[in-house]
Amino acid sequence: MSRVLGVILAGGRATRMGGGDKGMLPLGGQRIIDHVVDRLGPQVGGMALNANGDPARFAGLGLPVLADSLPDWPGPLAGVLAGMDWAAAKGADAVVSAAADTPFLPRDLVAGLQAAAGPSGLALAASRDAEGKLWRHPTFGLWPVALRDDLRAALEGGLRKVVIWTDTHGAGTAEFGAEGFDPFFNVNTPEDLEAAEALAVRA
Ligand SMILES: Nc1nc2c(ncn2[C@@H]2O[C@H](COP(=O)(O)OP(=O)(O)OP(=O)(O)O)[C@@H](O)[C@H]2O)c(=O)[nH]1
Repeated sequence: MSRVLGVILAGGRATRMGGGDKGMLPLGGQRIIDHVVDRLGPQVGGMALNANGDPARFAGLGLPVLADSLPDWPGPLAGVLAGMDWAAAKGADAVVSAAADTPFLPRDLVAGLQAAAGPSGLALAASRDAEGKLWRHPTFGLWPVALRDDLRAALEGGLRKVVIWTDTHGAGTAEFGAEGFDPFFNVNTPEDLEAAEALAVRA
């Protein structure tokens, strides 16, 4: 049976929130990242956090903190790569990524991604907007560790856009969410945080 670990992506700059760590903001009596840990944790065989800067600020979470190995804020794929390298060192087959600013992620994320995986073992999550259009969520994926050197080479070559790389490798798409509730609602701005408080009652 394949062994899957989880990486929570918190390596961004949160410019729309005015800086800091979005995941550490309070939501529904916890922090945003506590919701992420509660939902992802039971689905994987262990978790790490991808974050840049001083890891001491996350000490209370009890998770290993993985910094980007590439300079200049290369985007979420750098965090995915850090997670793949960590999972490979742990002897796992794949890592599932989840963004630290997305408190209502699906409780069946890993099973859904595994069921949708393409021939290379890659899959991205997706959900529909109010008009029924399907949107892929590049920070929620299943990433086989066997592809990590390919991803590293692509990033070192300047690739930044997730779906360009995943399309090249025939990633599957796993659809989540129903009845108008988007489990991938993420907190980018102070207004989003207010909206998330209202959603926390339903989620
Ligand atoms: N490791 C890593 N993760 C990143 C980087 N940029 C964004 N992310 C992560 O990718 C996810 C989506 O990020 P965005 O919301 O687009 O970017 P952000 O930096 O969090 O916020 P903005 O600066 O307001 O766009 C979040 O989980 C971020 O932590 C990066 O350069 N490195």
